[in-house]
Amino acid sequence: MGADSLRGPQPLDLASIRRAPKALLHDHLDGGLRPATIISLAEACGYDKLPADDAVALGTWFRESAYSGSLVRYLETFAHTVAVMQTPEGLTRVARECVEDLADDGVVYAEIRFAPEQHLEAGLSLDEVVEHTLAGFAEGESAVAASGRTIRVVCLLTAMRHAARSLEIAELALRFRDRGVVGFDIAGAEAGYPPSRHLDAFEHMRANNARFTIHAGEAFGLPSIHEAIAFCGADRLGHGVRIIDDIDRTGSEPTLGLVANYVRDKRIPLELCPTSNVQTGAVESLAEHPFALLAELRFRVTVNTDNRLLGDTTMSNEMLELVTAFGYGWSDLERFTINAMKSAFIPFSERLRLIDHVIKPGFAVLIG
Ligand SMILES: O=c1[nH]cnc2c1ncn2[C@@H]1O[C@H](CO)[C@@H](O)[C@H]1O
Ligand SMILES: [Zn+2]
Repeated sequence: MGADSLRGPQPLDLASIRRAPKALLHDHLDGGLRPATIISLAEACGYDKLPADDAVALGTWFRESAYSGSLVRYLETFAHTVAVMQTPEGLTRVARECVEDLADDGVVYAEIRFAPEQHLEAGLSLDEVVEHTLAGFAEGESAVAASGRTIRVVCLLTAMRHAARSLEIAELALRFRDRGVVGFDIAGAEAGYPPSRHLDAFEHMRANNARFTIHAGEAFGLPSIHEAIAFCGADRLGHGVRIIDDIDRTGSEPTLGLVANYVRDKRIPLELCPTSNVQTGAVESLAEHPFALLAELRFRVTVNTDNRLLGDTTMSNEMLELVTAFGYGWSDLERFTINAMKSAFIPFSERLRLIDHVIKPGFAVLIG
């Protein structure tokens, strides 16, 4: 491509969106494996329950199973990814490849989450699980740097909401806060497991000046969001898409209820994951995703992948889906990216540096 073809506005297609510097806040390490890696790790560790034995068929199996219309069924597919992430080699390889795949897609900043308590089956300790994973992120960052690009990847530790280890996981996150763990989260089936069950973990994070997000308002509605912000003090909402239930759209202008107003007034970031929301049945279709209304009402919306393997997706693809559904332009994509970077859990000065020196200049080239 000659230099001239890079002048002026670039077409809003997948190739150009891949070149945009993107920030990703909500991506599960155990939901983003390469199918070929699952097969190779399964062979290495003797896991014989994979539903397919070639990479293409396995990828298809994940995508089709994830289009289940139910969060609980969607989550069942993780049995196969978690099974091959029990050893130092498995954890490190998956983490390294995650960084490489994100960098290839033009992601410049990512917060990757996973639940250490699910990786103890082969005898690793919680601390060892985190160490091997962080080692993989570091390897990935070095490999990307060696190829002349840069990406910053940090980690969030997730506790499973049906289990009872959240305080322990919050403590684990704090032990690693100087080594790349920047926050805490809870995930898993939402109905029946309200955030307030884990109040002691969130209080421990707050008492230690540490940040956390909560999966809330995905499979279950507004009460979950209310608890997450009013009782638990979440800094961000994982999904949060059901905030739409507190917006009355029957009149000529949308009217916000108390919870929706609070979320918007306090600029609480929404980690929206379009494809995942369709797969779990949180929304009917991409075209009906509340993203557009929430963005128009100036909620702090961010674009995320949730689980790249399950959604057969990437950050660029999620953005392209929104462009196709809602007609967004480059300045919208830049705004969503800056929203994400402003909402990141790394220190303020580092967020600003990425916004001013990486994101804005990167989008300026594309905007033309
Ligand atoms: O969209 C989601 N909603 C709730 N839980 C999820 C979602 N995606 C993944 N996990 C859960 O988080 C664990 C740690 O990464 C995964 O093992 C999965 O059970
Ligand atoms: Zn998630």
